[in-house]
Amino acid sequence: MTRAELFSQIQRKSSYLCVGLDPDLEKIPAHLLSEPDPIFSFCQAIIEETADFAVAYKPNIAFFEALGARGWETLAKVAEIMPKDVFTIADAKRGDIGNTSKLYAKAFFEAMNFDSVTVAPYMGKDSVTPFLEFENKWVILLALTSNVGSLDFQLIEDKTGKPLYQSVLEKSQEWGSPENLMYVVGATRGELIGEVRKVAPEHFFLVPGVGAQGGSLTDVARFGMNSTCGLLVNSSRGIIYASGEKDFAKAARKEAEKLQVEMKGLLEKYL
Ligand SMILES: O=c1ccn([C@@H]2O[C@H](COP(=O)(O)O)[C@@H](O)[C@H]2O)c(=O)[nH]1
Repeated sequence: MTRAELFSQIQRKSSYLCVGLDPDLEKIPAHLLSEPDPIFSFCQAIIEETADFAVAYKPNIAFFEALGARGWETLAKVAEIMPKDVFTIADAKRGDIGNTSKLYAKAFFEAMNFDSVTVAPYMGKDSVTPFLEFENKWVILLALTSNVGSLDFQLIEDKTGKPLYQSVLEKSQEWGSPENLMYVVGATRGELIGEVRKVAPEHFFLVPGVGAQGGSLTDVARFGMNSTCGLLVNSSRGIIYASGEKDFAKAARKEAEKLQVEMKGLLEKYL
């Protein structure tokens, strides 16, 4: 999917919602456990009920690979049933020496046809650029993450007072463009989202951390929106575990709709 196509979906649905698929056998409704593939049935129902309000889906690979070979099969099946008009994100946080990165990219872009994969920048240029060589595919680079541990390295300043996340943003813009490179920016980082926006004015941000982690959607829009929206805001647990009962998919739909309505208002205000 191109950036223009993504923006057009955002406008069509008045939404920049990314539904996070973090399916955990210990949390999904008990009645699904007797299904042949409970995780698939769970994800399928969530996708069907939220597709009107979402422009992106983000399966977190950990929740699938934790189940071994069966989990990979489920992930491939989930990737296959994604609606054609949505942007798909393999949240895998990969990155290794060049020849290994190339095969990570093939796994997610070719074997499973995801639009994008999250990549860790720590190993530098040769670990990131193999992902950028795939036409019409995206790298989503970790820049300023939503977790508390992001303070350990990402905010450390160099001699000139520049924080590490800023160096990641500046350097990586030499490798990719707003047409194939996005950044992960945590919703929990408040005003700092505005600082990231100054360094990367045109790039899309994937923003996790609203919902269960307590980040503010209003702050994300206020500090992060640009002229093509530039935001995909993820919520996982807040949507998929809105109910642990038989009505889980309808409850997920309600939560997704609530976020979409809020997003519509914020698009009208800040776009
Ligand atoms: O900085 C980051 C990067 C990735 N994540 C992932 O996003 C979702 C968030 O889930 P919630 O349930 O909405 O909190 C999850 O898959 C994380 O691994 C993140 O939270 N922060």
